[in-house]
Amino acid sequence: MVIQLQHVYKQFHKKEVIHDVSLTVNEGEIFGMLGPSGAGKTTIVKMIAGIDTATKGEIHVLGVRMPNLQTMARIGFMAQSDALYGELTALENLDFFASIYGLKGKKKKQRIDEVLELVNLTDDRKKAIHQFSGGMKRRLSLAASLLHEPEVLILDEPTVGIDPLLRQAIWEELERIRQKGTTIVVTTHVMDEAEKCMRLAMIRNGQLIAIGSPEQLKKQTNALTLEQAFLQFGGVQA
Ligand SMILES: Nc1ncnc2c1ncn2[C@@H]1O[C@H](COP(=O)(O)OP(=O)(O)OP(=O)(O)O)[C@@H](O)[C@H]1O
Repeated sequence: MVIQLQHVYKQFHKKEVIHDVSLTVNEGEIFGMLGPSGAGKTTIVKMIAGIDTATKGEIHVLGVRMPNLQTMARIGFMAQSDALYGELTALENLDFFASIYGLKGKKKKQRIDEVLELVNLTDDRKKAIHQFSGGMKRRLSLAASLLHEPEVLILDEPTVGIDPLLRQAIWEELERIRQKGTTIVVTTHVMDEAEKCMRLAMIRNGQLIAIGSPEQLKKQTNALTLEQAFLQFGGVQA
């Protein structure tokens, strides 16, 4: 397994927001975290990425206890809000992030070209970010998270504010990345996206209420849709 959470808890100022979450993510999987706003999805993926620490319990990524700097270099993280520099062009933004990841010279240039191509922004690479649409910014953020060819890719609501066509394109891209051997964790509150995940954790009030493939989760609850299954497991409207 690539990711393992064992009895993980998280408190913010004595308020418990994650309660006893244990789960594993396997190599080459697209693993979804589904739950309504405020359920704790972002908090969980930040702890997996090593950006935040658990109050109690253990998280291992690629066999190493998190947080760990060396392991963080093997993880790509795409946050909910885009961390891009508006005054800089797409190319300059990627150049900046590539340098942070330690890429240099020819290899850096080649990798930037590859990720730009991947998210279909090659023709827009010389435009400043403040001229970009929301969807273009999301795609550029995805490109930035892929620069260092991470073994684990963590995406926090990657398709929020993105139109259905582009959303489809991003999911196709994720599938391609997965086939190359990358393990992907993605948070969502959109049911049709959850359907595309190989396995899914349903989160409510900081707790894991169910885990399994979309098919298994529906079967267990005799539900026709994931939404019905989520409600059956004790969830609220996502
Ligand atoms: N830095 C923080 N300080 C205090 N409380 C926090 C902090 N970060 C998150 N929380 C709280 O933790 C809970 C879980 O938040 P989280 O952002 O993980 O949920 P989420 O499922 O990702 O929601 P969304 O889909 O809206 O992003 C919320 O009640 C939130 O207010």
